[in-house]
Amino acid sequence: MLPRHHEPIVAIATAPGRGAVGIVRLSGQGLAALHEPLTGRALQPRHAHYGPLRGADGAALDHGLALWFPAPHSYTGEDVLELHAHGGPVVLQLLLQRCLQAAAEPDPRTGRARLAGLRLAQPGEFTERAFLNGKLDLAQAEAVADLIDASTEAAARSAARSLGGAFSQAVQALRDDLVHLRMLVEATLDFPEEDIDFIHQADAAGQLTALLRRVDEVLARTRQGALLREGMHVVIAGQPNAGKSSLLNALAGAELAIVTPIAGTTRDVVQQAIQIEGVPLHVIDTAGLREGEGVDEVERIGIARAWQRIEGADAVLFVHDLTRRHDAAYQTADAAIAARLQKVLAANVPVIDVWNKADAAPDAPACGDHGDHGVVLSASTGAGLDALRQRLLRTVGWQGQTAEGLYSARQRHVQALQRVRAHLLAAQAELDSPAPALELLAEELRLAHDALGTITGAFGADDLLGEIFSRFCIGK
Ligand SMILES: Nc1nc2c(c(=O)[nH]1)N(C=O)[C@@H](CNc1ccc(C(=O)N[C@@H](CCC(=O)O)C(=O)O)cc1)CN2
Repeated sequence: MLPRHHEPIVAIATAPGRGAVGIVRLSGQGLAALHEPLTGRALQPRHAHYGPLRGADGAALDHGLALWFPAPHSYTGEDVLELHAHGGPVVLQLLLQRCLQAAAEPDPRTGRARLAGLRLAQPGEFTERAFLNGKLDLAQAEAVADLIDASTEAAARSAARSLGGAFSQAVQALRDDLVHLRMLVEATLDFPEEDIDFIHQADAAGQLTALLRRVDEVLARTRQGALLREGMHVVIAGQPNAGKSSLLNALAGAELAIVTPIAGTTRDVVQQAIQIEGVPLHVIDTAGLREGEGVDEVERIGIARAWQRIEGADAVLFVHDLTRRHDAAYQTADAAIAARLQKVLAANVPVIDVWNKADAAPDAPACGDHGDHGVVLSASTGAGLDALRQRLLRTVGWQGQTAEGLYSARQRHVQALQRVRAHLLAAQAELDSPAPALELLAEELRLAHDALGTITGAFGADDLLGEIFSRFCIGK
């Protein structure tokens, strides 16, 4: 029996529903046996043939194009056969079934099945094969999914750059430098007489410092790429009537980029996808936070949910009502919220103080960014909103590059690079110590190398592959 990833597979490659054109795609070994039953002819490699796409009785199910990509010159690196039909769900289903049937039929000459074991493809299986056959590395394969899922132009352009290898090349360059350093250390280990001197002569410390600097550069760009792909969860919090919802509407409305307003299970949490300069943000409005008398059961649930959302936030906008700035009870309640925010949020989750209703408070400071004091604005007139947008972009780590210089990336890649960095720092500490242990140094470099390898898939686990490819759509 063939291993699973060598079995021939088939799927409808185009989106479900009606379309002008629909494609049934097959990949695997020995697909040439299906040319004749499906198209009535032998197909020339890499040519588009127009003609009938045939059913079991030889009659045309449709008239369309057949494309034949013999291995290894195909998307998957295996034989690939594509049938381009009209894009109706029924005709595509018939063609798909016909492929399975033609494969199972006995070949008139041998009496055996034309193509044993043809089965429906799992989600992502074509791209997984492209990876397994070395057509794409793992970061490129992930970029295929990111390109399909991209929700902004900037996200699509950066995914296309990753697919083209921009991110993989950056990782590869780090790998080459690391391999060089490892060779140096391993060589020294092999010739103990020369020992530390050799490392000194070759300036291993200098090379390591330079490598760390380049890792930091790639890490910064990778964070940007992950941000473009995944967006940030920004939670708007504050007391009731501070103007949280109008702030959400102002942020969303001005951009006119509302994707879907998703109401929470109750009316308590509202989320909108917005973009600022092409950076996707998930802005979440929550129920007003308050405690004590007069809080009924429904409100209590809303408040509990608000705190849950706050705990999962990447950044918090803490909204204050400027018109109640001199109200002692209001200030006390704000201080209590601030204290709790500090308790529930990790130290690296930024809280931006937003002073709202500047238009209605006679003694309000000027609208705009006041640094550590926060941002003063009016959600109803829009004054100060741009300052908040810029502040948000800076807070989430956006450095304002154009999409041209960016590649898409994922949290997985950011975490891998952070591990690389941690091992290189450990190696550096070892090298700087009075009596460096070369074995430990070598081991840290090896671990850094492994971590880097998980990005492109040169080093990795099967469950990681399953996790990545199972999230693709069928036929991809
Ligand atoms: N009809 C169709 N359109 C498609 C795809 C497809 O599979 N079928 N793709 C995918 O889903 C994307 C294109 N990806 C592809 C990648 C490589 C090859 C290919 O034939 N590669 C050969 C030859 C390269 C060459 O001539 O330079 C090779 O790698 O050896 C084809 C499509 C987008 N459009």
